[in-house]
Amino acid sequence: MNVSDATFDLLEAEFNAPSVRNPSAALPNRQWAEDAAAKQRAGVPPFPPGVVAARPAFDTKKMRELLDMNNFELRDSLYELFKNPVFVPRYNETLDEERARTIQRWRLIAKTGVFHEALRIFTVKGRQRYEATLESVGAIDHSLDIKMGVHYGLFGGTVSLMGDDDQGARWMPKIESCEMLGCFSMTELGHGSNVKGIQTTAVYDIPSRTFVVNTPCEEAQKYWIGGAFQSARWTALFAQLYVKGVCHGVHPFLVRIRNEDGTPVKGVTMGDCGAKSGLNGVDNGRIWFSNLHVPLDHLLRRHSQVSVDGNFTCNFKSSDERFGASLASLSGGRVSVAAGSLIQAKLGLTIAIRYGLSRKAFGPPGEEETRLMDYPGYQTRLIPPLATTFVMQLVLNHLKSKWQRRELGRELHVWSSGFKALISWHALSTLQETREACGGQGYKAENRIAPLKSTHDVALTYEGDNHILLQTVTKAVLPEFVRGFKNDGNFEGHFSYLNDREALRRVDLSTTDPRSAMYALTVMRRREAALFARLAAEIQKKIAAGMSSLQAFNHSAVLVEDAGRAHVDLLMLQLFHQTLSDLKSRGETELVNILTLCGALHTARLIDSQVIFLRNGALSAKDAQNVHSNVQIFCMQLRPHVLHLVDSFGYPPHLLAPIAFDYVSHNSRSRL
Ligand SMILES: Cc1cc2nc3c(=O)[nH]c(=O)nc-3n(C[C@H](O)[C@H](O)[C@H](O)COP(=O)(O)OP(=O)(O)OC[C@H]3O[C@@H](n4cnc5c(N)ncnc54)[C@H](O)[C@@H]3O)c2cc1C
Repeated sequence: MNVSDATFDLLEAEFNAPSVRNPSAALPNRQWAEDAAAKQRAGVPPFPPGVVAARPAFDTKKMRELLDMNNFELRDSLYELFKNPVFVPRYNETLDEERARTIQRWRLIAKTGVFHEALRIFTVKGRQRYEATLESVGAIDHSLDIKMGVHYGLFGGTVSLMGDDDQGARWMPKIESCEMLGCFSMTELGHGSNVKGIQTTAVYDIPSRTFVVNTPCEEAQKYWIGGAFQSARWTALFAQLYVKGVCHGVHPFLVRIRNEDGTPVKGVTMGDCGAKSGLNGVDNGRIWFSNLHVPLDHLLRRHSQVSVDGNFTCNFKSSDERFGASLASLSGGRVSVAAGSLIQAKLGLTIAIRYGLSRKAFGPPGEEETRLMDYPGYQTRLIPPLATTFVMQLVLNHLKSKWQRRELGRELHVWSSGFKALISWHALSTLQETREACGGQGYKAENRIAPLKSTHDVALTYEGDNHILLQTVTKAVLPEFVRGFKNDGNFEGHFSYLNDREALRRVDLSTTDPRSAMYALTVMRRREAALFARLAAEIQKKIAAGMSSLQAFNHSAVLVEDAGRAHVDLLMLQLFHQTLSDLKSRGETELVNILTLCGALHTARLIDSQVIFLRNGALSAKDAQNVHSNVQIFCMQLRPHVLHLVDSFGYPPHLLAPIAFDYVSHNSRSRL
């Protein structure tokens, strides 16, 4: 099986919560899931009560395959595994219980052998298998996929991408089997977003051929490190590298922090970050270093090397370039966060839409009450986020493929930063809306949405704070715009649409099909072009007034973020329409029709919710009025398809919640 049983035996002894050892004891009432499964076995679709669904207008299986991309059988087999009582969601557990249960669940997943050679052998297939596993796990226990993602993805990913081939070959098999259990130590109490400012030092000591690692002040303690408080034996440590008195900037090291028996090694102190508002199955910790000696060959040396006698060499001309390359290789964390965010959104939408289809409230006197989903106001709360979720999933699939192919360039950095920000924000607002759309039931833990929301929340912060990520996007893209501007308005690459500004201006939106790529890309390009032009002018003005280019950029922060958002919205719609035309060329008319409607609603809602489009002349007030009406029209057109759309996410009943099925029977007195 290639899983280190010894590691998990030790961990289960350390993460000792006696109540966790008997998973069948005090199991919550799951009759609703068994009833739904029985219906399914009998060939009756487990629709919410009273819902008679028409034949779907598209093949839900094909749609699921389009969304999930690969490893369908693996995903289904993991969903089957989640029927095991160990995986049944529990709420209001103690910190010790949640942490112990996460370890217990991890062991069961690892024992299936899914991670065997998934990370070590750099094949696209291996990476797809790894990601499919994490995504499936994220549907049942977000703490677990984060805990595993920190070990395999952040720790393992750093060793494999920032270590050289020899280092990868030496350590990756042990990381896959969990023989070397690790964490990822970048953030410090004093520096999170500003990674370059971290203060932990690693000073090369020629006589001992070791790096001496120290935490020079309290602000330099490593903070929030997932797995550091209890489970990790090793860490991928980021520290300022000093050789012969010269600081060469932030570098990664493989560092042992605990002995195999779980005791800290000499020179390392660790503490708990304590209870969080979610993700309590992860033991986030703090780390202090005091004259810890790390062997020379534990510097992860793909990009920089230090010789025995203290000569520093680097594959890049500047430390900025090297730092950029290091961060690009960490894009995988952002890809995972974006994928995890959409899973939480899809679960919330599935549960709420199924509830909205069966729950009734008010109605004409003397007649049956009306289903919530038949109120236009209710539709405009749930159907736009559903449409956006489809658009974003298809867009994210482009990013996932790029990452799986290891195209580690600037584009990956921009896409992963921008998509992670917009997708995680979308998921949080969707979870809030779906929570409210289920009324009081939405607040009940067993109905999953409220706990999903609190565990998802931190996705806006870790793997890069969303606001900082949008700044990063603009920082990477602005020079391309300025180059074209300075080149007499001859633009290349992304901005080449500006070479025919007249054509962009000429498009008459009032006569353009609002579902077309032409409509969406015209509005998005007009906004992007206006914002980048204003930003470039503002920065130039500030520099002329005596500011440095960095100061000028920082003092234009609001515009910087607006421009980043405009760029990412446009990129997303370009990629989405690319998918649509691929599907068209494959003759997938049914999928194209329904997804075109999703894209139209996503675009209309996006434009309708932001005055910035009007402010920047992307459309006229009259066009804006049409957009507003279109939101309602597209919602009504999608209304008959919502059940099949959420069904195509592929979540079986036991991953959903009582309110997605027969919530009256579930709450009956006989089931007390
Ligand atoms: C649950 C959890 C798990 C984590 N796991 C890990 C882990 O395993 N390993 C690890 O290394 N780290 C981890 N982190 C740390 C995480 O990556 C950081 O919290 C994140 O990078 C943000 O840093 P910070 O908390 O210091 O916020 P700060 O950088 O202090 O930011 C605070 C606020 O200031 C704003 N801000 C900052 N700079 C600017 C600016 N220039 N302009 C405008 N606004 C600005 C930000 O937008 C943000 O809203 C984790 C964090 C959490 C909460």
